[in-house]
Amino acid sequence: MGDILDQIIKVKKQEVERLKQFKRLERETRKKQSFIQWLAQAEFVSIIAEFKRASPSKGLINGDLNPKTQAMNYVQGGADVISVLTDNDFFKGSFEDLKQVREGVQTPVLCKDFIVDPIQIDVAEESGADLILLIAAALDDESLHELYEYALSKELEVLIEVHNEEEAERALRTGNPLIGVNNRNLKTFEVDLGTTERLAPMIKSAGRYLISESGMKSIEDVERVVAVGANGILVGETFMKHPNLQQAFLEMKIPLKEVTSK
Ligand SMILES: O=P(O)(O)OC[C@@H](O)[C@@H](O)c1c[nH]c2ccccc12
Repeated sequence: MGDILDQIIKVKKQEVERLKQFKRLERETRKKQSFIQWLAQAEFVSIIAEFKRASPSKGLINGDLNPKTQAMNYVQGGADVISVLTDNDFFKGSFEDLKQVREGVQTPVLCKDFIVDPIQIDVAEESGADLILLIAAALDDESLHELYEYALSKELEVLIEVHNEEEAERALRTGNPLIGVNNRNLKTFEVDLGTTERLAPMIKSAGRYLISESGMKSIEDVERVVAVGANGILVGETFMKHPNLQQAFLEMKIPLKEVTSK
């Protein structure tokens, strides 16, 4: 019983208990880089490039890359944000990876994890994140709002991830300007860019920024999601394996489309 998301959350709760055993020092919150301000003036699709060593669906993607070097290469290629998968049990990442990425780049950095407790937000912040991810499918409404408010109190920006209409409605109700549509179903691993096409009108007519996440391989894929109003794309595997990052970014950085959907 239980899909992969259920399994991940179960293991995550054990990690949370471990994190709570460390005493934390009270520190001033760091000054953050804003992705939302960047989006407000962007004329081209924003690229969130992800450092992703492995995943439950793909196994090892590229386990040996150095996070700092890879992040610097991403930025040199034209990435606007660096995402770092910090989950260890299923994605082979760590908060240490996040810290190293932070050392290498000035762009906003997104902590990509399965956040179920404020302590993870503390650790993300201390490790250098400017943004965090909250996955609607992993949280009930109360925790979604609670964690959202907590992140804002730490001056972090939040990407709320959704996969269907019901989750999109819940995400919109928080008032958050930044909504990610995951094209990958976290329960079945099936990838379908049609998910972005289906949910885009809801998100765009509510005046929010739309990020299309997962499964992006080619310029055609980017064109497809930009056509329905995506402001940004989040790409992991394709960039982790790409032999010529400069080329990949050059091709994918296309002008934004104005969509007026009702
Ligand atoms: O490697 P891809 O198919 O380009 O996908 C990147 C990113 O969207 C994916 O890693 C992701 C999207 N949402 C998540 C939530 C948790 C873990 C991982 C993810």
